[in-house]
Amino acid sequence: MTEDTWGRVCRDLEKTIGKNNYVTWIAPLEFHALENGVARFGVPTNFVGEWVKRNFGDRIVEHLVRNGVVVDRLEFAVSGAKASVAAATRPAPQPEARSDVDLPGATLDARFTFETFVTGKPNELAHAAARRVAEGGAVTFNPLFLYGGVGLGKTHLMHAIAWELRERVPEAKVVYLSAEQFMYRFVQALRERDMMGFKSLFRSVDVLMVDDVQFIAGKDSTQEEFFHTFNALVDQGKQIVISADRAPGEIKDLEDRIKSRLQCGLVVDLHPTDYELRLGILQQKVDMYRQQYPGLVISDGVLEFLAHRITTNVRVLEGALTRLFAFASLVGKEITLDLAQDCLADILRASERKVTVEEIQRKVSEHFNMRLADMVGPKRHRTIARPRQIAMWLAKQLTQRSLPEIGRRFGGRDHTTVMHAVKRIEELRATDSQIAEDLEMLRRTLEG
Ligand SMILES: Nc1ncnc2c1ncn2[C@@H]1O[C@H](COP(=O)(O)OP(=O)(O)OP(=O)(O)O)[C@@H](O)[C@H]1O
Repeated sequence: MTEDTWGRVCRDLEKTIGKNNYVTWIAPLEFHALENGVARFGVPTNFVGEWVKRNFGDRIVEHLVRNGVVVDRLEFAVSGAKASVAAATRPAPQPEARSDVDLPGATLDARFTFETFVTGKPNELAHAAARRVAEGGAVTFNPLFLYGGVGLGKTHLMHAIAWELRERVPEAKVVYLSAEQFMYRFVQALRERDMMGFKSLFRSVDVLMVDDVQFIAGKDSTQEEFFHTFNALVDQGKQIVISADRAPGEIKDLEDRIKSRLQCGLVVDLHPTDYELRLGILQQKVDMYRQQYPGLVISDGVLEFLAHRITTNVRVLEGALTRLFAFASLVGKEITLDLAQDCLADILRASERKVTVEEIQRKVSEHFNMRLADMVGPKRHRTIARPRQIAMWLAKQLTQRSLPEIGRRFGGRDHTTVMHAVKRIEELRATDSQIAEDLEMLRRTLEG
Protein backbone atom coordinates (compact mmCIF):
# COMPACT_ATOMS: atom_id res chain seq x y z
CA MET A 1 0.00 0.00 0.00
CA THR A 2 1.34 3.43 -0.85
CA GLU A 3 1.24 6.59 1.27
CA ASP A 4 -1.29 7.87 -1.30
CA THR A 5 -3.67 5.01 -0.65
CA TRP A 6 -3.39 5.53 3.11
CA GLY A 7 -4.08 9.23 2.49
CA ARG A 8 -7.27 8.33 0.59
CA VAL A 9 -8.33 5.96 3.36
CA CYS A 10 -7.72 8.75 5.90
CA ARG A 11 -9.95 11.13 3.97
CA ASP A 12 -12.72 8.50 3.82
CA LEU A 13 -12.34 7.80 7.51
CA GLU A 14 -12.56 11.46 8.41
CA LYS A 15 -15.90 11.64 6.60
CA THR A 16 -17.31 8.62 8.40
CA ILE A 17 -16.05 9.11 11.96
CA GLY A 18 -16.06 12.91 12.12
CA LYS A 19 -13.27 15.47 12.36
CA ASN A 20 -12.75 15.28 16.13
CA ASN A 21 -12.37 11.53 16.22
CA TYR A 22 -10.16 11.69 13.17
CA VAL A 23 -7.80 14.27 14.65
CA THR A 24 -7.61 12.53 18.03
CA TRP A 25 -7.25 8.93 16.93
CA ILE A 26 -6.44 8.47 13.25
CA ALA A 27 -4.14 11.39 12.49
CA PRO A 28 -1.47 10.17 14.97
CA LEU A 29 -1.21 6.81 13.16
CA GLU A 30 1.82 6.20 11.00
CA PHE A 31 1.43 3.62 8.29
CA HIS A 32 4.50 1.34 8.35
CA ALA A 33 3.98 -1.74 6.22
CA LEU A 34 1.60 -4.26 4.73
CA GLU A 35 2.69 -7.89 4.93
CA ASN A 36 0.66 -11.07 4.49
CA GLY A 37 -2.62 -9.30 4.98
CA VAL A 38 -1.43 -7.49 8.12
CA ALA A 39 -1.28 -3.68 8.02
CA ARG A 40 1.19 -2.35 10.59
CA PHE A 41 0.95 1.10 12.11
CA GLY A 42 3.04 3.11 14.48
CA VAL A 43 1.14 4.72 17.36
CA PRO A 44 2.27 7.24 19.99
CA THR A 45 1.17 5.04 22.91
CA ASN A 46 -0.25 1.58 23.54
CA PHE A 47 -3.40 3.26 24.74
CA VAL A 48 -4.00 4.93 21.37
CA GLY A 49 -3.31 1.64 19.56
CA GLU A 50 -5.77 -0.25 21.71
CA TRP A 51 -8.41 2.41 21.46
CA VAL A 52 -8.12 2.65 17.68
CA LYS A 53 -8.15 -1.12 17.27
CA ARG A 54 -11.19 -1.50 19.44
CA ASN A 55 -13.23 1.43 18.23
CA PHE A 56 -12.17 1.99 14.64
CA GLY A 57 -10.38 -1.25 13.65
CA ASP A 58 -13.25 -2.71 11.62
CA ARG A 59 -13.86 0.59 9.87
CA ILE A 60 -10.19 1.02 8.95
CA VAL A 61 -10.09 -2.49 7.48
CA GLU A 62 -13.34 -1.80 5.60
CA HIS A 63 -11.95 1.40 4.04
CA LEU A 64 -8.63 -0.22 3.21
CA VAL A 65 -10.43 -3.05 1.42
CA ARG A 66 -12.64 -0.55 -0.42
CA ASN A 67 -9.48 1.14 -1.63
CA GLY A 68 -8.20 -2.14 -3.03
CA VAL A 69 -5.87 -3.13 -0.19
CA VAL A 70 -5.82 -6.84 0.70
CA VAL A 71 -5.84 -6.76 4.47
CA ASP A 72 -7.47 -8.78 7.21
CA ARG A 73 -5.76 -7.58 10.37
CA LEU A 74 -4.24 -4.43 11.85
CA GLU A 75 -1.31 -4.27 14.21
CA PHE A 76 -0.19 -1.29 16.22
CA ALA A 77 3.20 -0.79 17.80
CA VAL A 78 4.51 2.20 19.70
CA SER A 79 6.78 4.36 17.58
CA GLY A 80 8.85 7.23 18.92
CA ALA A 81 8.06 9.87 16.29
CA LYS A 82 4.72 11.13 17.46
CA ALA A 83 4.99 9.99 21.04
CA SER A 84 4.16 13.35 22.47
CA VAL A 85 0.78 13.71 20.75
CA ALA A 86 -1.20 11.64 23.23
CA ALA A 87 1.03 12.04 26.25
CA ALA A 88 -1.96 13.14 28.32
CA THR A 89 -3.58 9.74 27.95
CA ARG A 90 -0.46 7.62 28.33
CA PRO A 91 -1.12 4.42 30.32
CA ALA A 92 1.28 2.68 32.67
CA PRO A 93 3.92 0.80 30.69
CA GLN A 94 2.80 -2.69 29.75
CA PRO A 95 4.88 -5.74 28.96
CA GLU A 96 5.47 -6.04 25.24
CA ALA A 97 3.47 -8.68 23.45
CA ARG A 98 5.64 -11.57 22.32
CA SER A 99 5.36 -13.82 19.32
CA ASP A 100 7.36 -16.85 18.33
CA VAL A 101 8.45 -16.03 14.84
CA ASP A 102 9.08 -19.62 13.80
CA LEU A 103 5.67 -20.81 14.94
CA PRO A 104 2.39 -20.23 13.12
CA GLY A 105 0.56 -18.59 16.04
CA ALA A 106 -0.89 -15.13 16.52
CA THR A 107 0.61 -12.52 18.82
CA LEU A 108 -0.55 -12.81 22.41
CA ASP A 109 -2.17 -9.87 24.11
CA ALA A 110 -0.07 -8.85 27.11
CA ARG A 111 -3.18 -7.86 29.06
CA PHE A 112 -4.80 -11.29 28.86
CA THR A 113 -3.25 -13.16 31.78
CA PHE A 114 -4.67 -15.16 34.68
CA GLU A 115 -3.81 -12.27 36.99
CA THR A 116 -6.16 -9.96 35.12
CA PHE A 117 -8.94 -12.53 34.72
CA VAL A 118 -11.66 -11.98 37.32
CA THR A 119 -13.50 -15.10 38.36
CA GLY A 120 -17.03 -15.54 39.58
CA LYS A 121 -19.70 -18.20 39.48
CA PRO A 122 -20.35 -17.90 35.72
CA ASN A 123 -16.75 -18.60 34.71
CA GLU A 124 -15.19 -20.48 37.62
CA LEU A 125 -15.20 -23.87 35.93
CA ALA A 126 -13.70 -22.53 32.71
CA HIS A 127 -11.06 -20.71 34.71
CA ALA A 128 -10.20 -23.82 36.76
CA ALA A 129 -9.94 -25.96 33.62
CA ALA A 130 -7.74 -23.36 31.90
CA ARG A 131 -5.50 -23.20 34.98
CA ARG A 132 -5.18 -26.96 34.93
CA VAL A 133 -4.06 -26.94 31.29
CA ALA A 134 -1.67 -24.10 32.01
CA GLU A 135 0.12 -26.19 34.64
CA GLY A 136 1.48 -28.34 31.81
CA GLY A 137 2.39 -31.93 32.62
CA ALA A 138 0.23 -34.91 31.82
CA VAL A 139 -2.76 -34.20 29.60
CA THR A 140 -5.89 -35.00 31.58
CA PHE A 141 -8.57 -33.91 29.14
CA ASN A 142 -8.22 -33.43 25.45
CA PRO A 143 -9.37 -31.14 24.06
CA LEU A 144 -10.41 -28.48 26.50
CA PHE A 145 -13.36 -26.93 24.71
CA LEU A 146 -14.39 -23.49 25.97
CA TYR A 147 -17.58 -22.00 24.70
CA GLY A 148 -19.78 -19.03 25.47
CA GLY A 149 -21.31 -15.88 24.07
CA VAL A 150 -19.52 -12.85 22.69
CA GLY A 151 -16.95 -11.13 24.90
CA LEU A 152 -17.14 -13.47 27.88
CA GLY A 153 -13.42 -14.18 28.13
CA LYS A 154 -12.66 -17.19 25.92
CA THR A 155 -9.79 -15.50 24.11
CA HIS A 156 -8.56 -14.00 27.37
CA LEU A 157 -8.34 -17.47 28.95
CA MET A 158 -6.57 -18.98 25.97
CA HIS A 159 -3.95 -16.23 25.97
CA ALA A 160 -3.58 -16.67 29.72
CA ILE A 161 -2.87 -20.37 29.22
CA ALA A 162 -0.25 -19.53 26.62
CA TRP A 163 1.46 -16.91 28.81
CA GLU A 164 1.50 -19.23 31.81
CA LEU A 165 2.87 -22.16 29.81
CA ARG A 166 5.63 -19.98 28.42
CA GLU A 167 6.64 -19.18 31.97
CA ARG A 168 6.37 -22.67 33.37
CA VAL A 169 7.47 -24.75 30.40
CA PRO A 170 9.55 -22.40 28.24
CA GLU A 171 10.69 -25.19 25.96
CA ALA A 172 7.10 -26.16 25.03
CA LYS A 173 5.89 -25.06 21.61
CA VAL A 174 2.64 -23.33 22.37
CA VAL A 175 0.59 -22.08 19.46
CA TYR A 176 -2.48 -19.90 19.70
CA LEU A 177 -4.35 -18.83 16.60
CA SER A 178 -7.85 -18.17 15.39
CA ALA A 179 -9.62 -20.73 13.20
CA GLU A 180 -9.56 -18.07 10.50
CA GLN A 181 -5.78 -17.86 10.69
CA PHE A 182 -5.61 -21.64 10.58
CA MET A 183 -7.59 -21.53 7.35
CA TYR A 184 -5.46 -18.70 5.99
CA ARG A 185 -2.31 -20.74 6.66
CA PHE A 186 -3.85 -23.80 5.09
CA VAL A 187 -4.91 -21.96 1.92
CA GLN A 188 -1.48 -20.38 1.68
CA ALA A 189 0.15 -23.81 1.96
CA LEU A 190 -2.13 -25.12 -0.79
CA ARG A 191 -1.31 -22.16 -3.00
CA GLU A 192 2.41 -22.54 -2.43
CA ARG A 193 2.16 -26.33 -2.73
CA ASP A 194 3.72 -26.76 0.69
CA MET A 195 1.31 -29.03 2.48
CA MET A 196 4.18 -31.04 3.90
CA GLY A 197 5.55 -27.90 5.52
CA PHE A 198 2.10 -27.02 6.88
CA LYS A 199 1.54 -30.47 8.32
CA SER A 200 4.95 -30.77 9.91
CA LEU A 201 4.69 -27.28 11.39
CA PHE A 202 1.33 -27.87 13.04
CA ARG A 203 2.16 -31.39 14.10
CA SER A 204 5.31 -30.31 15.84
CA VAL A 205 3.55 -28.17 18.44
CA ASP A 206 3.04 -29.24 22.06
CA VAL A 207 -0.06 -27.21 22.77
CA LEU A 208 -2.39 -26.05 20.02
CA MET A 209 -5.09 -23.49 20.77
CA VAL A 210 -7.63 -22.61 18.12
CA ASP A 211 -10.03 -19.75 18.81
CA ASP A 212 -13.51 -19.38 17.31
CA VAL A 213 -13.57 -22.81 15.71
CA GLN A 214 -17.13 -22.21 14.45
CA PHE A 215 -15.44 -20.23 11.69
CA ILE A 216 -14.39 -23.39 9.83
CA ALA A 217 -17.93 -24.82 9.80
CA GLY A 218 -18.98 -25.32 6.20
CA LYS A 219 -15.41 -24.95 4.89
CA ASP A 220 -14.85 -28.53 3.87
CA SER A 221 -11.15 -28.76 3.07
CA THR A 222 -10.16 -26.69 6.10
CA GLN A 223 -12.31 -28.90 8.32
CA GLU A 224 -10.69 -31.97 6.85
CA GLU A 225 -7.19 -30.64 7.53
CA PHE A 226 -8.18 -29.47 10.99
CA PHE A 227 -9.50 -32.96 11.74
CA HIS A 228 -6.23 -34.59 10.70
CA THR A 229 -4.13 -32.09 12.63
CA PHE A 230 -6.35 -32.61 15.66
CA ASN A 231 -6.07 -36.39 15.51
CA ALA A 232 -2.33 -36.36 14.95
CA LEU A 233 -1.78 -34.15 17.99
CA VAL A 234 -4.13 -36.11 20.23
CA ASP A 235 -2.40 -39.33 19.19
CA GLN A 236 0.92 -37.83 20.21
CA GLY A 237 -0.53 -36.86 23.59
CA LYS A 238 -0.33 -33.12 22.84
CA GLN A 239 -2.77 -30.73 24.46
CA ILE A 240 -5.44 -29.01 22.39
CA VAL A 241 -7.62 -26.09 23.51
CA ILE A 242 -10.53 -24.97 21.37
CA SER A 243 -13.02 -22.15 21.74
CA ALA A 244 -16.32 -21.47 20.03
CA ASP A 245 -19.41 -19.39 20.45
CA ARG A 246 -21.54 -22.49 21.14
CA ALA A 247 -21.26 -26.12 22.23
CA PRO A 248 -19.72 -28.54 19.69
CA GLY A 249 -23.05 -30.25 19.02
CA GLU A 250 -24.69 -26.94 18.17
CA ILE A 251 -22.20 -25.76 15.55
CA LYS A 252 -24.03 -26.00 12.25
CA ASP A 253 -22.21 -27.35 9.19
CA LEU A 254 -19.45 -28.86 11.28
CA GLU A 255 -18.82 -32.47 10.33
CA ASP A 256 -20.18 -34.99 12.81
CA ARG A 257 -16.83 -36.70 13.25
CA ILE A 258 -15.29 -33.35 14.26
CA LYS A 259 -18.17 -32.60 16.63
CA SER A 260 -17.73 -35.92 18.31
CA ARG A 261 -13.94 -35.44 18.55
CA LEU A 262 -14.45 -32.03 20.11
CA GLN A 263 -16.80 -33.51 22.69
CA CYS A 264 -14.28 -36.14 23.77
CA GLY A 265 -12.47 -33.95 26.26
CA LEU A 266 -13.80 -31.41 28.68
CA VAL A 267 -16.49 -29.09 27.35
CA VAL A 268 -16.93 -26.01 29.54
CA ASP A 269 -19.39 -23.20 29.19
CA LEU A 270 -18.64 -19.59 30.10
CA HIS A 271 -22.00 -18.37 31.32
CA PRO A 272 -23.24 -14.83 30.85
CA THR A 273 -21.83 -12.60 33.57
CA ASP A 274 -23.81 -11.88 36.70
CA TYR A 275 -23.88 -8.60 38.60
CA GLU A 276 -21.11 -9.57 41.05
CA LEU A 277 -18.74 -10.66 38.32
CA ARG A 278 -19.34 -7.48 36.34
CA LEU A 279 -18.68 -5.39 39.40
CA GLY A 280 -15.50 -7.36 40.14
CA ILE A 281 -14.26 -6.81 36.60
CA LEU A 282 -15.00 -3.09 36.79
CA GLN A 283 -13.20 -2.77 40.12
CA GLN A 284 -10.17 -4.51 38.71
CA LYS A 285 -10.11 -2.24 35.65
CA VAL A 286 -10.50 0.84 37.83
CA ASP A 287 -7.47 -0.20 39.88
CA MET A 288 -5.57 -0.42 36.64
CA TYR A 289 -6.79 2.96 35.40
CA ARG A 290 -5.99 4.57 38.75
CA GLN A 291 -2.32 3.97 37.98
CA GLN A 292 -2.70 5.53 34.55
CA TYR A 293 -4.80 8.49 35.69
CA PRO A 294 -3.69 9.05 39.30
CA GLY A 295 -5.65 12.29 39.70
CA LEU A 296 -9.02 10.95 38.61
CA VAL A 297 -11.79 10.55 41.15
CA ILE A 298 -14.70 8.21 40.63
CA SER A 299 -17.83 8.81 42.69
CA ASP A 300 -19.53 6.14 44.76
CA GLY A 301 -22.20 4.23 42.93
CA VAL A 302 -20.85 4.69 39.40
CA LEU A 303 -19.43 1.17 39.12
CA GLU A 304 -22.56 -0.37 40.62
CA PHE A 305 -24.62 1.61 38.13
CA LEU A 306 -22.55 0.35 35.19
CA ALA A 307 -22.56 -3.26 36.42
CA HIS A 308 -26.29 -3.07 36.78
CA ARG A 309 -27.02 -1.42 33.45
CA ILE A 310 -24.49 -2.88 31.03
CA THR A 311 -25.23 -6.56 30.99
CA THR A 312 -24.43 -7.38 27.37
CA ASN A 313 -20.81 -8.47 27.54
CA VAL A 314 -17.50 -7.68 29.18
CA ARG A 315 -16.08 -6.05 26.06
CA VAL A 316 -18.85 -3.46 26.10
CA LEU A 317 -18.38 -2.96 29.83
CA GLU A 318 -14.66 -2.39 29.40
CA GLY A 319 -15.25 -0.08 26.47
CA ALA A 320 -17.62 1.99 28.58
CA LEU A 321 -15.08 2.36 31.36
CA THR A 322 -12.25 3.21 28.98
CA ARG A 323 -14.35 5.89 27.36
CA LEU A 324 -15.37 7.26 30.73
CA PHE A 325 -11.79 7.55 31.97
CA ALA A 326 -10.49 8.99 28.71
CA PHE A 327 -13.30 11.55 28.65
CA ALA A 328 -12.98 12.52 32.32
CA SER A 329 -9.23 12.93 31.97
CA LEU A 330 -9.61 15.12 28.88
CA VAL A 331 -12.15 17.41 30.48
CA GLY A 332 -10.49 17.16 33.91
CA LYS A 333 -13.67 16.25 35.80
CA GLU A 334 -14.61 13.75 38.48
CA ILE A 335 -16.46 10.67 37.18
CA THR A 336 -19.94 11.11 38.58
CA LEU A 337 -23.18 9.33 37.81
CA ASP A 338 -24.27 12.30 35.69
CA LEU A 339 -21.06 12.30 33.70
CA ALA A 340 -21.38 8.54 33.15
CA GLN A 341 -24.96 8.91 31.94
CA ASP A 342 -24.00 11.70 29.52
CA CYS A 343 -20.84 10.17 28.23
CA LEU A 344 -22.26 6.66 27.82
CA ALA A 345 -25.76 7.54 26.64
CA ASP A 346 -25.49 5.43 23.46
CA ILE A 347 -24.10 2.36 25.24
CA LEU A 348 -26.70 2.61 27.98
CA ARG A 349 -29.49 2.94 25.43
CA ALA A 350 -28.27 -0.08 23.51
CA SER A 351 -28.11 -2.12 26.72
CA GLU A 352 -31.67 -1.24 27.56
CA ARG A 353 -33.10 -3.95 25.36
CA LYS A 354 -35.78 -5.71 27.36
CA VAL A 355 -36.85 -9.25 26.63
CA THR A 356 -40.62 -9.65 26.46
CA VAL A 357 -42.70 -12.66 27.46
CA GLU A 358 -44.02 -12.85 23.88
CA GLU A 359 -40.48 -13.02 22.52
CA ILE A 360 -39.67 -15.81 24.94
CA GLN A 361 -42.77 -17.74 23.90
CA ARG A 362 -41.86 -17.35 20.24
CA LYS A 363 -38.25 -18.47 20.69
CA VAL A 364 -39.15 -21.43 22.87
CA SER A 365 -41.86 -22.58 20.43
CA GLU A 366 -39.36 -22.38 17.56
CA HIS A 367 -36.75 -24.24 19.57
CA PHE A 368 -39.10 -27.11 20.44
CA ASN A 369 -40.83 -27.02 17.09
CA MET A 370 -44.31 -26.47 18.49
CA ARG A 371 -47.10 -24.05 17.62
CA LEU A 372 -46.96 -20.67 19.29
CA ALA A 373 -50.69 -20.99 20.03
CA ASP A 374 -49.97 -24.00 22.26
CA MET A 375 -47.93 -21.80 24.59
CA VAL A 376 -51.13 -20.12 25.69
CA GLY A 377 -53.53 -22.96 24.87
CA PRO A 378 -55.02 -25.63 27.14
CA LYS A 379 -53.06 -28.72 25.97
CA ARG A 380 -51.27 -30.54 28.80
CA HIS A 381 -49.31 -33.21 27.00
CA ARG A 382 -45.68 -33.35 28.16
CA THR A 383 -44.30 -32.33 24.72
CA ILE A 384 -46.19 -29.07 25.08
CA ALA A 385 -46.35 -28.58 28.83
CA ARG A 386 -42.58 -28.88 29.31
CA PRO A 387 -41.59 -26.19 26.77
CA ARG A 388 -44.34 -24.02 28.26
CA GLN A 389 -42.78 -24.47 31.71
CA ILE A 390 -39.39 -23.62 30.22
CA ALA A 391 -40.84 -20.43 28.74
CA MET A 392 -42.32 -19.54 32.14
CA TRP A 393 -38.97 -20.10 33.82
CA LEU A 394 -37.26 -17.88 31.24
CA ALA A 395 -39.94 -15.23 31.70
CA LYS A 396 -39.22 -15.26 35.42
CA GLN A 397 -35.46 -15.00 34.85
CA LEU A 398 -35.34 -12.50 32.04
CA THR A 399 -38.24 -10.14 32.63
CA GLN A 400 -39.42 -8.03 35.53
CA ARG A 401 -42.92 -9.53 35.31
CA SER A 402 -44.54 -10.88 38.47
CA LEU A 403 -45.80 -14.46 38.66
CA PRO A 404 -49.47 -13.42 38.19
CA GLU A 405 -48.49 -11.27 35.19
CA ILE A 406 -46.59 -14.16 33.64
CA GLY A 407 -49.56 -16.45 34.29
CA ARG A 408 -51.90 -14.03 32.53
CA ARG A 409 -49.65 -13.98 29.45
CA PHE A 410 -49.74 -17.78 29.30
CA GLY A 411 -53.43 -18.00 28.55
CA GLY A 412 -54.65 -16.68 31.88
CA ARG A 413 -53.02 -19.32 34.06
CA ASP A 414 -52.84 -18.96 37.82
CA HIS A 415 -49.66 -17.71 39.52
CA THR A 416 -49.32 -21.02 41.37
CA THR A 417 -49.00 -22.79 38.01
CA VAL A 418 -46.12 -20.48 37.12
CA MET A 419 -44.56 -21.03 40.53
CA HIS A 420 -44.77 -24.79 40.07
CA ALA A 421 -43.25 -24.50 36.56
CA VAL A 422 -40.34 -22.39 37.81
CA LYS A 423 -39.64 -24.86 40.62
CA ARG A 424 -39.87 -27.90 38.35
CA ILE A 425 -37.51 -26.41 35.77
CA GLU A 426 -35.05 -25.43 38.50
CA GLU A 427 -35.01 -29.08 39.61
CA LEU A 428 -34.59 -30.36 36.07
CA ARG A 429 -31.84 -27.87 35.39
CA ALA A 430 -29.79 -29.47 38.13
CA THR A 431 -30.43 -33.07 37.08
CA ASP A 432 -30.99 -33.08 33.32
CA SER A 433 -28.04 -31.83 31.30
CA GLN A 434 -30.07 -31.62 28.09
CA ILE A 435 -32.56 -29.26 29.71
CA ALA A 436 -29.74 -27.27 31.29
CA GLU A 437 -28.17 -26.86 27.85
CA ASP A 438 -31.48 -25.89 26.22
CA LEU A 439 -32.09 -23.29 28.92
CA GLU A 440 -28.65 -21.81 28.55
CA MET A 441 -28.87 -21.62 24.80
CA LEU A 442 -32.32 -20.05 24.87
CA ARG A 443 -31.26 -17.57 27.49
CA ARG A 444 -28.22 -16.60 25.46
CA THR A 445 -30.19 -16.17 22.24
CA LEU A 446 -32.80 -14.08 23.98
CA GLU A 447 -30.24 -11.87 25.72
CA GLY A 448 -27.93 -11.60 22.71
N1 LIG B 1 -13.55 -12.53 33.70
C1 LIG B 1 -12.92 -11.53 33.09
N2 LIG B 1 -12.02 -10.78 33.78
C2 LIG B 1 -11.40 -9.73 33.18
N3 LIG B 1 -11.59 -9.38 31.90
C3 LIG B 1 -12.47 -10.10 31.17
C4 LIG B 1 -13.18 -11.20 31.72
N4 LIG B 1 -13.99 -11.72 30.78
C5 LIG B 1 -13.78 -10.99 29.68
N5 LIG B 1 -12.88 -10.02 29.90
C6 LIG B 1 -12.39 -9.00 28.96
O1 LIG B 1 -13.43 -8.77 28.00
C7 LIG B 1 -12.88 -8.59 26.71
C8 LIG B 1 -13.48 -9.61 25.78
O2 LIG B 1 -13.00 -10.89 26.15
P1 LIG B 1 -12.54 -11.99 25.07
O3 LIG B 1 -11.95 -11.33 23.86
O4 LIG B 1 -11.73 -13.01 25.76
O5 LIG B 1 -13.98 -12.56 24.68
P2 LIG B 1 -14.37 -13.81 23.81
O6 LIG B 1 -15.18 -14.69 24.70
O7 LIG B 1 -13.18 -14.41 23.16
O8 LIG B 1 -15.34 -13.13 22.76
P3 LIG B 1 -15.47 -13.33 21.18
O9 LIG B 1 -16.30 -14.53 21.00
O10 LIG B 1 -16.14 -12.08 20.74
O11 LIG B 1 -14.11 -13.48 20.59
C9 LIG B 1 -11.39 -8.73 26.86
O12 LIG B 1 -10.81 -7.45 26.94
C10 LIG B 1 -11.20 -9.47 28.17
O13 LIG B 1 -10.01 -9.13 28.81
